[in-house]
Amino acid sequence: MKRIFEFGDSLGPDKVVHIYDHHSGLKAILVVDNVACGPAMGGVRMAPDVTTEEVFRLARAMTFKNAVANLPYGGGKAAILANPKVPAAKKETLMRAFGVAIKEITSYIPGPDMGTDEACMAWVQEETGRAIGLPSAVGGIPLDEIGVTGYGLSVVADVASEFCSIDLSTAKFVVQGAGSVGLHTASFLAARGALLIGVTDSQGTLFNPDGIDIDQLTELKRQGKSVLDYADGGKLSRDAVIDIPCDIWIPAARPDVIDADNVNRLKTKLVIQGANIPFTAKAEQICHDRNILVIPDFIANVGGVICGAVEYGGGTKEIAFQTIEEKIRKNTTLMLENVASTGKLPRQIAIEIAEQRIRRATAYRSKRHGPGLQLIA
Ligand SMILES: NC(=O)c1ccc[n+]([C@@H]2O[C@H](COP(=O)([O-])OP(=O)(O)OC[C@H]3O[C@@H](n4cnc5c(N)ncnc54)[C@H](O)[C@@H]3O)[C@@H](O)[C@H]2O)c1
Repeated sequence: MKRIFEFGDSLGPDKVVHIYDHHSGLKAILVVDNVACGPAMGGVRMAPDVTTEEVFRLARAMTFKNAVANLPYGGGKAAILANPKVPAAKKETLMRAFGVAIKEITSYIPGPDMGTDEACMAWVQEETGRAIGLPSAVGGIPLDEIGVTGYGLSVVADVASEFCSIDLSTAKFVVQGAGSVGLHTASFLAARGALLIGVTDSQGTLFNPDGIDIDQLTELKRQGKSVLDYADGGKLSRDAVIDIPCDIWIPAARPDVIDADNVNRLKTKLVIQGANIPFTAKAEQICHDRNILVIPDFIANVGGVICGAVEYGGGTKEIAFQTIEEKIRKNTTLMLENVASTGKLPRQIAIEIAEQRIRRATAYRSKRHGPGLQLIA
């Protein structure tokens, strides 16, 4: 318990709530980190082993992500301590119990995260009246289907390529992770003329210097096959994706895939982070020293959360794409101009932009605070 009180700093958390419901068996943690810019928006993760400290760190990441995207929302995160593969009826019971428990905590707007999906959000929304990432049948925008996060990464590529002398219409790129983010990013980049020459999934790497057909690859993945089942091209080990020379390298799989030990194998000019924290801090510093431009996750992969904000405001998918284009173009340009004039790390500049926006909003907020820790049983 003592550690919970050690998280606090000048930004938050605003609330740490531990939930236990005897009837449903629900055990959950909610951290509302900062609400200066608006109610805290962030996902509900379902996993058996998440700690309060992790939920706090994820909530803080949402505070920065929402602020840097200039959304009228703060940051929060929740975790339901359960196996995400529980039978559907049990999952519904847990999600609804969670909804009932957080109904009065109106400073938190839940969304999907690892282990929860749009059906989970529909159940929570029915109990609370608020949630993002809903099924389209109840007013949601199907963000993974239309690829908003990948679209955002392609806008980043368009802006950042000018800062590192890449011609996007002839650029060669490599994607680590042939999932929702990776494949949609590949299609949107191909639509701008760039050529996909390497792609990996958990089975291995596909490499073809003449280019890989993204529609064919997407169809293979839809059928549950691996990138290694693609007919043309070389088949390499999973980690060989790091060694492929290219103009743009896109991590879109797992955290911490590039660290101080393997970062020097990268032969690229630009990295656009689709996954969350795919590089360690040391690896980002080494890239900076080697003149490889790294666009940090919370600048590059905000398409999903912007789409959620548009959905929450009753907007359409067309408005979502337009808002993503406008916000990501503006924020990436602002960050890169600051990087060019100060020589600081892109991530450091992005954090400074987020903190400045939060502090400006804080100036308009009352200094009165509610209890920071609640136990609901
Ligand atoms: N979906 C979104 O809108 C969104 C938004 C922001 C951030 N993210 C982050 O982006 C990442 C990818 O998300 P997604 O929705 O595309 O997931 P996904 O599950 O659809 O795809 C992940 C892909 O990575 C591959 N993979 C897994 N481990 C690997 C490894 N060690 N090496 C290479 N490939 C590996 C998998 O085979 C799969 O092809 C995650 O870190 C997620 O948190 C996603």
